[in-house]
Amino acid sequence: MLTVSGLTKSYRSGQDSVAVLRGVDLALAAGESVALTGESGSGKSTLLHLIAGLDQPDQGEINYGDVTISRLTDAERAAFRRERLGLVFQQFNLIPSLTVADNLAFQSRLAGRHDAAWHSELIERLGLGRLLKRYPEQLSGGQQQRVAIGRALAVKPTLLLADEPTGNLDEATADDVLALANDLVRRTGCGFLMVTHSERLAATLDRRVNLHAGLIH
Ligand SMILES: Nc1ncnc2c1ncn2[C@@H]1O[C@H](COP(=O)(O)OP(=O)(O)OP(=O)(O)O)[C@@H](O)[C@H]1O
Repeated sequence: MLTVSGLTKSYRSGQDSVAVLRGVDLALAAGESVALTGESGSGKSTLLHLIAGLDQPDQGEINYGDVTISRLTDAERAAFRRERLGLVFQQFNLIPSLTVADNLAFQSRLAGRHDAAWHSELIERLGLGRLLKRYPEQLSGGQQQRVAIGRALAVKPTLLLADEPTGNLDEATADDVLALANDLVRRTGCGFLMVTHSERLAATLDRRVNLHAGLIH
């Protein structure tokens, strides 16, 4: 479903170039959940951004089935992301002028894939019922995180990409949220790639890969 091959990425820092990814290979099957671990600064967020098509690699390819991300135009890439990917990044990127209810439904409506029953289930299971009329600035960090997760799941994505999605949540809520994501994976056969520093959460996924010195081990 997702195949990443030979991915390299360097950043310029003054005169120097710092190689963050040095030839990353990774494959994810449909319905598979994978934890991505690695020390701080090892390039986990960089890899997720590349997989989401938000940034371009120096070398290497990212394929979703027969779609090669680098061969899409910017507009095609944006449409692909909107329709096929669920993204939960460290900045939640909620839309400040929209209520929680509209933030949750925005992407699925744009993609023409709004499912009222699934939407209600997400609200219930993420405990967002009493927050629907609020605006993002009126929410705590953990509440914003739950909305960001709900929005990503609402489209029933082909691949859910999450960068420490439960970082602001207490243990019990984190467990509930992961159970919900794992449920989606089981029910829809989507892939799930999650960056986490938590051994406990990594152990709830099918497999774990570690990013070290620019390579996946
Ligand atoms: N836009 C950028 N310009 C220059 N350097 C960058 C940029 N983005 C990331 N880096 C550098 O690339 C390296 C990898 O960063 P990245 O955020 O991918 O790591 P990470 O594994 O996600 O870290 P953390 O666990 O702390 O979130 C770091 O050394 C970082 O400073």
